[in-house]
Amino acid sequence: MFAYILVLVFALIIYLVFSAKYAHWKNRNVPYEKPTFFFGSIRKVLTMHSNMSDICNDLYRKYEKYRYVGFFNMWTPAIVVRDPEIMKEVLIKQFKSYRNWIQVPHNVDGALSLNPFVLHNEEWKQVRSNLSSQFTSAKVKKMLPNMLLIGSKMIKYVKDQLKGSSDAMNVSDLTKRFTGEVVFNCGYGLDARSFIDKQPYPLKIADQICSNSMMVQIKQTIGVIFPNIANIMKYTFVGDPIESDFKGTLLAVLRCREDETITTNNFLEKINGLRSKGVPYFTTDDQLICHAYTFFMDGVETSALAFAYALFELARNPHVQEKAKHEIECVVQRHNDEITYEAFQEMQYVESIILETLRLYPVISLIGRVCLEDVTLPSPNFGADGESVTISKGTQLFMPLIAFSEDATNFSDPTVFNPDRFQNSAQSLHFMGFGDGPKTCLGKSFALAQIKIGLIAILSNFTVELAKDMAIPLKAENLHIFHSPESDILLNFVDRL
Ligand code: HEM
Repeated sequence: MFAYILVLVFALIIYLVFSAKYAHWKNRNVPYEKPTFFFGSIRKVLTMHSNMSDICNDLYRKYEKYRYVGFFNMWTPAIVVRDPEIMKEVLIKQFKSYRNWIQVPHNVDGALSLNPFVLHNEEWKQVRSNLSSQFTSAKVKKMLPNMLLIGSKMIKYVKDQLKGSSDAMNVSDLTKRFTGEVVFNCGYGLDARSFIDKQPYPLKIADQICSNSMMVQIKQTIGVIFPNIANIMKYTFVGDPIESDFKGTLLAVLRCREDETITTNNFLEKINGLRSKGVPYFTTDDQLICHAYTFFMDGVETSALAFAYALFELARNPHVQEKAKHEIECVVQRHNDEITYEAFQEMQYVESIILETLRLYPVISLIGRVCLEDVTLPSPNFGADGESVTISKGTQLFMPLIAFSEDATNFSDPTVFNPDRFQNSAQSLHFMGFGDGPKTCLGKSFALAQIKIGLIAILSNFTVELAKDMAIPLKAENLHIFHSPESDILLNFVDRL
């Protein structure tokens, strides 16, 4: 009897605690998505029927009358921001109050432990500023000749493939070979044989990082929702085998460079230079490997997806493809048939194609922040004067980029692929494909450069067309850390020469 009463009292306490927690937004007069007991608003994420990005995009679409809407990430109060002005406040103007991303279990995850995405406060500042100096426009300019060379290798590879078969080209595979080779070359000074081997090494690592095996998915879901539990369970976000295998390769490169004093002007070598100056967070082998891993993890799959989506949209929109080819031909002619850095910079339309692609297919589709102190937001009602709202420390804020891009109040004819909107238009100010503010994408110049070189190489040699069985529109993969298509993108490459 006593045990029975004890259980009842315990259940009542739990019920009251959760009820109090779930009254959070109601007490503040903020519109909110009604939570289910214990799971809050994210039950579908926990049962792997959805992901956090889809949940936030759906809330963005559903609460179209409001600047922001409340929900519960389990029992933590969270907000989906809809108003671009509030987004700018969060990402730029009030950065100090919201400077951290949502936590992931980086304490045990060697591969992630120094990635600026997950670092906080002083540690973030130090690492970010030293890494940023490796991705300036001047540094990217020096990488251009190597990127061009890899572009030529890609063209030879495609031509060889076309000789042997009339099948459509798997663009998802091709673009990953390209960005994997570029990152191995510019990052570590290595030739990864991406256009020779059947399953090149960078592709193997990228596939492991983005694996959608059930176990990896479970670990990643626990990692994002319960970072503290993941830390206790020693769950790594991306898996040990990759780490140790990859680590061995990179250590060998470091040792080789030290022994033979070969200089190849790559990222690993530059950060090794920071070690000799005793720069904090750049002093041990493990730290250097971590930074090299950041380059790979953030740089290969993201850019490959954007590159593949861009080719897909070019195949769907032949008039855009023709305009891009025309720009490339005119600029190259003006520069004596050479793609110099100046020529590369002049190709603004090709760059707009990449931005427009990322508007429609933001490969990192959710930006998140945590409130580091109590802050005040304007009334949730658009236009109305209503009362401002105090948002407590610890509240999570999410900015879902897919629904944001589909919203006609931000972009005219939002579903139309129109790179011209990035040519001197006010709409470009709403673009957030690389984030914004002090935590904006650190590799943006590098990413744009490699995708642009890839596009220039392909458009100079081929016309791309949709393959017969290519399903349109593309369906997104549900359980992938990046916004990626459910099935491979297949295109026909028609030789122009
Ligand atoms: C098309 C390719 C890419 C896209 C779409 C992309 C997008 C993004 C986005 C949306 C963010 C979050 C910004 C925020 O929270 O405000 C980010 C952060 C970051 N990106 Fe990229 N990225 C790309 C390529 C790269 C590359 C090549 C690197 C190479 C180093 C890189 C390194 C990073 C890092 C380190 C951060 C974290 C920055 C910080 O928190 O301080 N990214 N990226």
